Amino acid sequence: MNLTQEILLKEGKMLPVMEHFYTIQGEGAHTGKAAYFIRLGGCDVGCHWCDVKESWDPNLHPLMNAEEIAEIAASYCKTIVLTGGEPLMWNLEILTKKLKELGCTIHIETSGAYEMSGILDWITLSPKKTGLPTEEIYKVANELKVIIFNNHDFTFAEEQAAKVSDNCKLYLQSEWSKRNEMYPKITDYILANSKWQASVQTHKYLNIP
Ligand SMILES: C[S@@+](CC[C@H](N)C(=O)[O-])C[C@H]1O[C@@H](n2cnc3c(N)ncnc32)[C@H](O)[C@@H]1O
Ligand SMILES: Nc1nc2[nH]cc(C(=O)O)c2c(=O)[nH]1
Ligand code: SF4
Ligand SMILES: [Mg+2]
Repeated sequence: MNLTQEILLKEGKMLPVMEHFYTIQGEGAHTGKAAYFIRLGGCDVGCHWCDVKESWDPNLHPLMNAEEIAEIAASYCKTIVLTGGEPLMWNLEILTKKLKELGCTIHIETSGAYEMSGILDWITLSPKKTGLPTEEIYKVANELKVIIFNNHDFTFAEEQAAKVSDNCKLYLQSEWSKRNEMYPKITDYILANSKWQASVQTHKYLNIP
């Protein structure tokens, strides 16, 4: 990456876009809702079970003009999901300002490991032990979505739930490859601890992006 590109990235004028697509939100509180997804490249949180490892290296993804990607997204749908990779690695000011001008509601899927930027209407915080969220994002997260890969993740989920606001929705989602083992445990856990809800990666059953 050359110096000019680094400056444009820092200003948020350009962003590394891995892919962008119109689909149905598969996870969490907005499951089932049509949404336009913008997947930004770059993540160094390092979840060994990550289902988009191709996103990790930002240099593999073309830089796009933030206002142009906003215009494309808003032409499909007014519900936008920013994801990645780790979208908060980037300056989201220009992208989200343009999306708001175009009448969009902006959702973000994030580990919360980086400082927040931009205008965000719905924050899905999916905390990771390998890169804990910043203190600021716990206060404003709308949903906490903890991935259950092993039994200790239930303990981690409670520790994380203690840090979010009272009106933050609480979800347990099995790591995909462990779903046959973990959803029975998640079910038992929710029946005993009804502040939690189950989240399932429904798009993987529907065979949609
Ligand atoms: C690919 S991540 C991108 C956004 C951000 N880096 C994050 O982790 O929240 C999108 C969502 O997928 C979840 N996820 C990733 N790999 C998964 C897997 N193998 N099984 C279940 N959920 C997974 C993440 O926890 C996150 O909630
Ligand atoms: N349909 C669909 N819903 C999703 N919800 C969160 C996703 C993500 O990768 O951030 C995702 C995704 O990749 N596809
Ligand atoms: S934080 Fe998100 S994108 Fe990064 S490795 Fe973990 S699941 Fe994948
Ligand atoms: Mg996904």
